[in-house]
Amino acid sequence: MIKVLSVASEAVPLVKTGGLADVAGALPAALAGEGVEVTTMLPGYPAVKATLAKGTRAVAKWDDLLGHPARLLAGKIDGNKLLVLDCPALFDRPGGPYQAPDGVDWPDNWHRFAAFALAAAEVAMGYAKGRRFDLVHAHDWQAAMVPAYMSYADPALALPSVLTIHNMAFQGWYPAQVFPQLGLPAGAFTVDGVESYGGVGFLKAGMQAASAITTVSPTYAAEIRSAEFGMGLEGLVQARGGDVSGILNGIDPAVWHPAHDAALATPYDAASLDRRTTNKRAVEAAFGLDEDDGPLFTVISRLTWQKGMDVLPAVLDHLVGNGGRLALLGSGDAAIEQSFLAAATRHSGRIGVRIGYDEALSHLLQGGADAILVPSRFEPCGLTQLYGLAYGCLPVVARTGGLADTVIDANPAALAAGVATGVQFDGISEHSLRAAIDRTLALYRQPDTWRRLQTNGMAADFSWAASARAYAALYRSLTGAKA
Ligand SMILES: Nc1ncnc2c1ncn2[C@@H]1O[C@H](COP(=O)(O)OP(=O)(O)O[C@H]2O[C@H](CO)[C@@H](O)[C@H](O)[C@H]2O)[C@@H](O)[C@H]1O
Repeated sequence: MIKVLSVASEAVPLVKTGGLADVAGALPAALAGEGVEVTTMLPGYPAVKATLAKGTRAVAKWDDLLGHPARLLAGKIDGNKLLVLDCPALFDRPGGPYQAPDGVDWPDNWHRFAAFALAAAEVAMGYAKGRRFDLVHAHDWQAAMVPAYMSYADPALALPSVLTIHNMAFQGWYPAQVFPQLGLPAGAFTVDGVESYGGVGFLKAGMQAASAITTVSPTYAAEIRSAEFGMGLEGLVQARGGDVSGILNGIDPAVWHPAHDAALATPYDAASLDRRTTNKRAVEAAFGLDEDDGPLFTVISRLTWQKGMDVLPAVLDHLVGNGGRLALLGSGDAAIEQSFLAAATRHSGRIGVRIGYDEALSHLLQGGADAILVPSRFEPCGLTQLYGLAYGCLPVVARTGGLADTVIDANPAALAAGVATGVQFDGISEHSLRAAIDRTLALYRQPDTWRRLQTNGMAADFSWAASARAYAALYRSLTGAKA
């Protein structure tokens, strides 16, 4: 049995702002069948501590964790082991994990996640009595300092480590002034250590120190070797060479399966796709759309440049002009939100927009819309296209990262071979988006072809089993454990 400490800043069902939470939350159960016992460590945000209240014990404490007292609480969630860093000065606040209620990043995020990573490093190395681990799995910049703290504390005690990059765009970069407050030796501020472009780079530090680096799809693992996707760290990705690999995310069928999804108006499966109509009616009602059997697109996304959401508003007149409708759920950049709201006003009954975050509504949209648009400029893996495949909501995606790896374009050859599952297009421009919408509308007008695309997607296997096997193999190779 390999014992892994998985360190993340969010995990379902406790706290979620994006795909990282889905992955960190699903991995423990998926890995249990692979001879791996995962303990997840999270910061003690109020929502996390509220869930823990009963049956929780303090198993370690710090008088001075980068300046503040803290405790380590041990509990369980869905049967999986959980450790929570209770450090009220840093985590007991309103708002989200990274932002104040007004949507602005907490100015002391460097302090919060340095303390979190330092605590996790010490726990990994045996600071909490009775807890021994074989390997640390750190997710994204918020946990990336764990391998660095371990190696600067004592290279002999440092455990093997995996750093998973869910998004290279978020690097946790801070000015050099924060360095003296990180509790690291002066020698750590070098190009081989935590220094990055004159400041401190949390993700960079982890990429330097981790035994292995993974990202969440094979194509993205290749893309981040280039300047276009590497966001300044492509040189380090290249230098780490064979230590960098891509392991595709899976989806959790206990949460995402149309046959037993309580958020749907009605459940269905590949043999009862007609029942999706009931869900479509529910989506129309929720978004104030006309009742109509024509093609209904959805978007469930952060409304940001990464996701191509700055370009989409410009093609909505075209989408509606050609018989399409759109139900959009998301939040993000204020200017992008305004463009979508303006489109909804222009096309009342044809475009409905919900600004916000609503987990249940996101399920209903996958179960009731016909196609989900994912025009990302880059996409490490992407989960909404996987949910779309599982729900018969056709993914219409940019050919990049995990989107390229998971959707089979309905080109003539793939259609003839009967293997297509969606629509892919190259490059994010008004022109490419219009063309992709036109192709999707043309496919929708061929009901037999459309149904085949839906059932192909629903039959595709994106469960966690294959990913869990790949992670377990990586853990074994790093710890020397036998299969
Ligand atoms: N307004 C809203 N209401 C309800 N639910 C909403 C929502 N907006 C988004 N979601 C949900 O949040 C998740 C987003 O996951 P993604 O994989 O699309 O992107 P994200 O960029 O957050 O994750 C990063 O990490 C993940 C995990 O590795 C990678 O797949 C991805 O490429 C990378 O950018 C999905 O579960 C989606 O349904």
